[in-house]
Amino acid sequence: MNIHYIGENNSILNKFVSEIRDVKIQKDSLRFRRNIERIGEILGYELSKNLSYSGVYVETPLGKKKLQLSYNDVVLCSILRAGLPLHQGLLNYFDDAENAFISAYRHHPNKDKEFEIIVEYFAAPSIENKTLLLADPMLATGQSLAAVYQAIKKHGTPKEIHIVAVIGSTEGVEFVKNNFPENTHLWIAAIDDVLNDKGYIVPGLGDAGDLAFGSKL
Ligand SMILES: O=P(O)(O)OC[C@H]1O[C@H](OP(=O)(O)OP(=O)(O)O)[C@H](O)[C@@H]1O
Ligand SMILES: O=c1cc[nH]c(=O)[nH]1
Ligand SMILES: [Mg+2]
Repeated sequence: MNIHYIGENNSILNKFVSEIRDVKIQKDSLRFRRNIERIGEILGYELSKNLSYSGVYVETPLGKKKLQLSYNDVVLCSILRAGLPLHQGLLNYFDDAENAFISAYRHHPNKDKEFEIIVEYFAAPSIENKTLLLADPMLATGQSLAAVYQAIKKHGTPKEIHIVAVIGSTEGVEFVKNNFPENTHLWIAAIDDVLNDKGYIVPGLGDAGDLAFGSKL
């Protein structure tokens, strides 16, 4: 897997990451969602540099100009719920992408810290031989992404996969690396070292889905 740790270099990206982490700022859910969206826009811009381009003539009112434009068939797939603001950020730039949505949640069968990932809802166009962008802001254990990939691949084989995440754990990134094809790209804003015994990233930001949309039962 090719890991693109975009927050490693200084840029305005890290202002948005600091605001979604900050307990004083993150409680403003409108700002939280918008910051995730802005991060999606930046990561989308970075990954666009990795797509395939060809020369296309564009006609202006005064003449013609040859421009390099990407020609990938992009399918943008997000993991519900926390993936939604990230999806919007990517869609702001990949506005002609096809869209897919998949659900993944942690099920605790014994009411302890052990959990399994349940994937239920999947609504998608054909992904066969297309460029699949898989968006989820949090990459904690990596189990949601791995379970989602197992479900998606029953519906076809994408030409390439670009995972877009905001904050990951070192352990989760390693898990994803071992559970996705080698030519997968990971575009990520931040990687934290610690994963606690509940599978939360530390310091991370807390619960991304709840911060974006409120707590659930
Ligand atoms: O890497 P993992 O250990 O699998 O954890 C990451 C998952 O946790 C979060 O979703 P969550 O289950 O909180 O659902 P939500 O989006 O509905 O809040 C996040 O959006 C990922 O999908
Ligand atoms: O740290 C984490 C782990 C899973 N889901 C989140 O929203 N945050
Ligand atoms: Mg989820």
